[in-house]
Amino acid sequence: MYYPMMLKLQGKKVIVFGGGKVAYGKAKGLLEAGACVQVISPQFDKVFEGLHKQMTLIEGYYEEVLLQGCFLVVAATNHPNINEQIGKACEEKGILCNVVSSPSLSSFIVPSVVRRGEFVLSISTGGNSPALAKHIKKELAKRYDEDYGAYVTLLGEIRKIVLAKSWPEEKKQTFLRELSNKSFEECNGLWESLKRNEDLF
Ligand SMILES: C[C@@]1(CC(=O)O)c2cc3[nH]c(cc4nc(cc5[nH]c(cc(n2)[C@H]1CCC(=O)O)[C@@](C)(CC(=O)O)[C@@H]5CCC(=O)O)C(CC(=O)O)=C4CCC(=O)O)c(CCC(=O)O)c3CC(=O)O
Ligand SMILES: NC(=O)C1=CN([C@@H]2O[C@H](COP(=O)(O)OP(=O)(O)OC[C@H]3O[C@@H](n4cnc5c(N)ncnc54)[C@H](O)[C@@H]3O)[C@@H](O)[C@H]2O)C=CC1
Repeated sequence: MYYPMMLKLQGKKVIVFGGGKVAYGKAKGLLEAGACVQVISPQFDKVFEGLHKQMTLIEGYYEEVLLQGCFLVVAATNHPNINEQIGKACEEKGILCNVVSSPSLSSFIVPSVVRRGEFVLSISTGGNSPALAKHIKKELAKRYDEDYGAYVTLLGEIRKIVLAKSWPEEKKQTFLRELSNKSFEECNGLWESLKRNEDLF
């Protein structure tokens, strides 16, 4: 059984080995999280075109020495034996590693993700059916549209104001629980009132 978590990658050095579509998917997700992404591969798929500014694309092959200073690695070459070598070297060095061809050699696996700003839905089947994870992601992406990012940011703003108030703790908790049932419009109204320091009760 895997432990789900949200990992801070801002500014961390990560390397993706391989330049195919699978490597691209992982590199894009890592970039969105603010990691310093290096992709190392003898060849790059055309999906990498124009990405030089956002990530470092290096023409080359996997070598153990390249792992130095890495926080996290993705082994996404089309050679399972090379991916295996990368996984084992990372394990010895205590580096987090996702081996795309072998969940058993990975220290973590990657879920299917719907991202709406800070609001994130991630779906995992524990490697049993990545295709099912993708299918459910598509369903959830329709249900939780782009507006959810702004809605969640607003909830965060309101929460900050409420937590800074000198209300009794119980009143704050009740307020924040009830807030999660309110629409975007209702929250906007509440936010305006809170900013004006109006008495809401
Ligand atoms: C264990 C895991 C390791 C990891 O990669 O982290 C893994 C492993 C493998 N995937 C394989 C195949 C496919 N993977 C996909 C798609 C995705 N795979 C992803 C994650 C994961 N895949 C992790 C577990 C996720 C979970 O918890 O369920 C997603 C969710 C996220 C992402 O890749 O970022 C992404 C959806 C992206 C999206 O949401 O859009 C499709 C469908 C498609 O491409 O349309 C297929 C073909 C159909 C099928 O096989 O189901 C193979 C066989 C390869 C071969 O044939 O050699 C292996 C190796 C093995 O199983 O041993
Ligand atoms: N986890 C997942 O979601 C999925 C995993 N897979 C696995 O991922 C592997 C890669 O899939 P694709 O990206 O479609 O393959 P691909 O063949 O398009 O890309 C492989 C890349 O690895 C590079 N490469 C080869 N040797 C290398 C080395 N020594 N060092 C660095 N890079 C090297 C190649 O130049 C190429 O750019 C598949 O072989 C399969 O095992 C496949 C589908 C989904």
